[in-house]
Amino acid sequence: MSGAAAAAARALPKAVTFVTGNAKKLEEVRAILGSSIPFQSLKLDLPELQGEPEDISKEKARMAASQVNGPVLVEDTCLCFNALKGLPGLNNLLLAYEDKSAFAMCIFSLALGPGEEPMTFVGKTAGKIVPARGPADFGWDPVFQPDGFDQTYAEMPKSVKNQISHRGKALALVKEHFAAANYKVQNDGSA
Ligand SMILES: O=P(O)(O)OP(=O)(O)OP(=O)(O)OC[C@H]1O[C@@H](n2cnc3c(O)ncnc32)[C@H](O)[C@@H]1O
Ligand SMILES: [Mg+2]
Repeated sequence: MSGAAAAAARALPKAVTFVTGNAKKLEEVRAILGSSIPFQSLKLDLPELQGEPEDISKEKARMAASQVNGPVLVEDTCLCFNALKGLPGLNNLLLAYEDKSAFAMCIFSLALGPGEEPMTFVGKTAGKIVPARGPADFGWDPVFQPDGFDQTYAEMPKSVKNQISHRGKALALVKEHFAAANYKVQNDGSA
């Protein structure tokens, strides 16, 4: 690629902080990002907001960016049921419906700092709700079977889930954005 085609580097005061209180999410984000985007993680108690998923995510990013005083990435995930017109719901509620189709949706928001408008990145994976199969160590993984697979998220190897998951798809967009934006971290945040 020629130098002229590359985007001007935007300086970030420190490395991106991925804000989450969920250790399993963090594990997957680490596995998916590898060394592609350097980040640190931080558990912050942010309120669980109500509203449209993208708005909730952006608001979460704004709050996190002002608390961290630097660039942050936040993530929200839901399992949405088509029988409930895409609303997240409880698995038992679905017993009453014939339509067991669902989609897993993941929204990342990136705020480069306090007062900066967050950018959102959405990944969706379609599937269906099934009786639980596989290890029950991460949320609704045992009851979600993605289309085209005969295993639930919980039954499949992590590497397969990460390749096809809502989270994997959303993070692919985040990675693309980072590659195009060419951010440069001024200070690695270790101080
Ligand atoms: O601190 P944050 O990042 O907000 O973490 P959280 O645990 O509150 O996470 P969410 O609100 O985004 O997730 C809602 C629920 O969905 C579960 N969940 C999230 N991602 C999942 C995945 O990939 N597979 C199964 N369950 C998942 C998670 O454990 C929560 O119980
Ligand atoms: Mg949450």
